[in-house]
Amino acid sequence: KKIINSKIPGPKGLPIVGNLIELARTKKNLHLKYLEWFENYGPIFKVSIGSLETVVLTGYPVLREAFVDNSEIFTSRYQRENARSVNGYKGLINSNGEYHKNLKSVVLSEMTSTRIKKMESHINQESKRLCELLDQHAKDGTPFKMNKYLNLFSINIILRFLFGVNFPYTELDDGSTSIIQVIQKFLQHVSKPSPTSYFPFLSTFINDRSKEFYDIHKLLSKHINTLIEKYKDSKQQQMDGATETNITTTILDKLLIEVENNRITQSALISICIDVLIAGTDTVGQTLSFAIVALVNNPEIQEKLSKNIIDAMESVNDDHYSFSKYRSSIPYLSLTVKEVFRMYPAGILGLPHMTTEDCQIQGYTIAKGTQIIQNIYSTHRSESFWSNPNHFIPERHTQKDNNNDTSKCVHFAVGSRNCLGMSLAETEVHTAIAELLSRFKFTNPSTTPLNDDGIFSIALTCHDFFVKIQRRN
Ligand code: HEM
Repeated sequence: KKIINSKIPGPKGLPIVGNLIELARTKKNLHLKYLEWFENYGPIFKVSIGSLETVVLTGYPVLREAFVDNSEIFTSRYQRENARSVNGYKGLINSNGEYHKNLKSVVLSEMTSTRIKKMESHINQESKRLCELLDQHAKDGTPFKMNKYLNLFSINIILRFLFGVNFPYTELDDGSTSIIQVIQKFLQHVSKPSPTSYFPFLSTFINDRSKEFYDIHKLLSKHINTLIEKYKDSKQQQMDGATETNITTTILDKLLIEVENNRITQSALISICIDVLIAGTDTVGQTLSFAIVALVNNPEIQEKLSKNIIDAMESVNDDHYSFSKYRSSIPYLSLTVKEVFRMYPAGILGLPHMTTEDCQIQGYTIAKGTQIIQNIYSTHRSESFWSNPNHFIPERHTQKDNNNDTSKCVHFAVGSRNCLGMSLAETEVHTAIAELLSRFKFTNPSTTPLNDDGIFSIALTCHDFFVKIQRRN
């Protein structure tokens, strides 16, 4: 692999450890290091750590060449050694081949825009609940930490989509708050670098997942198992005395059929649910946090957006926003959401892929078995692709000049292995921003702008931030 990849440019590393030391120094800023390396070495560069060869691709043209034009070679997931012990590569995120193809199409059949339209009432109800929770803060007028509300919002929507459950407030406080804590702890563990990823031979001697990791995974699996059992009971009650027309289906119904037909095991079912929860909660929660931070730091954009939303809703006497009704009638909302996705792409470096054949990209040969990273952050933040990339300018997405072409946004990644939850994510983000901005004015209680530097993790993470809110009506 090293010989075949040797022509690809990249930072020079030390013998054996390669670029490990430089990468370890970047700590929470790996995305910024990749931006620097992209500026130095171009759209295709190579990073080595131990025996792990990684090729990083930046910018839509090269991502397209790899993940669309050569999709067969680039679709597979890179399977880290330590993921084997967790789910034997039978989850949705880590599996490959026909098994993954079947799983993805099963889950996607419940995530199409038509299905999401049917489930939209859940998203709308959840947004109303979010606003009711925030009303308390508007009444008392003191600054409060906003992040956790947005995380609660996204986790509840995924739980509704997966299990069709509707958590009352009390359960939200006891049950799902603890599941949120478990998910967040799990995310912290999953995103920790592990020696066996870089030196796979070490896996014969050590298990680099800590005991705490396995404990937290066990706890999360237990939560999910309980939800699945509760779901089966409530489904049985729903079926007793139901007519064909009022039986609703969820992702879980479809997955249970796969279990019945022995296409997936019970433990794979739990892994798949964990994968959807992990992929769908933090991404949306963090995106919404960054959206509020950007709107607080740019009050004139916040006012313009709020006015656009209120005017559109008042013109038809609506109290609440719904995505299917307003998706094309509030252009400034769409532009603002696009700009949030551009500036703060939650799936910061995508999920690692692997080449299954030697191939040529941009004239360079990439060896079979190389880990491939989609450098989403740099694709959205480099001056090579955008003018003033670090400024929040929704209007840029109306222009089609070379410097601001929206088709260059790759926040849901490129190719057939891209984000499975994109329609849901779009609907959630539009709905939450519209509901919040139609009701509240968000201000910064401090004189320094809110920190919008993302922290590198599996999802680009927003620093905790405090805001003051005021009712608009
Ligand atoms: C702001 C919201 C979101 C962003 C920016 C985002 C971004 C991404 C990215 C960049 C990938 C990697 C794709 C690749 O490897 O090529 C991904 C994969 C994935 N996403 Fe999302 N995502 C979001 C929300 C969601 C939601 C709401 C769900 C689920 C309900 C979800 C489920 C998944 C799954 C299951 C995968 C793995 C797909 C596969 O391996 O085939 N995502 N997402």
